[in-house]
Amino acid sequence: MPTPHIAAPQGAFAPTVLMPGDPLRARYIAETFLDHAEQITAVRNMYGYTGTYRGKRLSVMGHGMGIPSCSIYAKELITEYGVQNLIRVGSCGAVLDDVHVRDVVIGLSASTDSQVNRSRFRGYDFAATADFGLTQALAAAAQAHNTAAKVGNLFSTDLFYHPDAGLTDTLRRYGILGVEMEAAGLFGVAAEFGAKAACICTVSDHIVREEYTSAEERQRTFNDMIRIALEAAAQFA
Ligand SMILES: O=P(O)(O)O[C@H]1O[C@H](CO)[C@@H](O)[C@H]1O
Ligand SMILES: O=c1cc[nH]c(=O)[nH]1
Repeated sequence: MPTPHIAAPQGAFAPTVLMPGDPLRARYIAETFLDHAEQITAVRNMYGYTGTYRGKRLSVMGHGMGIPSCSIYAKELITEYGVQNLIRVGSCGAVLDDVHVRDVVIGLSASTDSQVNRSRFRGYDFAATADFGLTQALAAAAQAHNTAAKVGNLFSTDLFYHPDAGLTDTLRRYGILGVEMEAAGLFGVAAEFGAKAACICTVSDHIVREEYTSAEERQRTFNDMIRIALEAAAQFA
């Protein structure tokens, strides 16, 4: 059944879905990396595709920016389309000295300033955690790809332009690998509805050093991350 936000027929999604924030990145992944890719939904231009990678059926769909948007798509994919594995392939900002632009980081867990997990967890602190198997597969695929991906805690913020001037120092002190806007919510949705989720990000900017990647560099390094995510995802197809 189509949902308010996804217009695909039943069975259109593979059990494993790669999810970038940007729907155009979803299109790029489908057109560049998948064989036999077919567009299966485009409600609000949030494109979704299913195709094959090394003969394994996989889907890719954008989730938009921020936890509320990502949560809608993740929930509907799980409960209405039977999706079991959701792998966010995103970008993030770095705050640590030993994390650099173009690095790949994998979220073992995600801290957040969002209230969504408290809303679903009776007001208590839910430890938003990635699925171990998916995360292990991402880490192994990175190693096989000769990419030294760090694995650890992300920070998922509701505010890209954050008013808390002291936040960056705290994130540094607590060893946060990357600042992005969805992982904690995605891990919460997966836990609530019995699915598995993981998150891999390419560092697009360094918040402290004020370093940024060019669009062309982002494309090239995102390709590494996408290849790693596809190799991992194919094991769960
Ligand atoms: O590149 P994506 O996957 O969208 O991820 C990051 O970029 C967006 C902010 O610019 C947020 O969605 C954040 O999580
Ligand atoms: O959410 C994001 C994504 C990239 N860079 C940031 O600083 N924040």
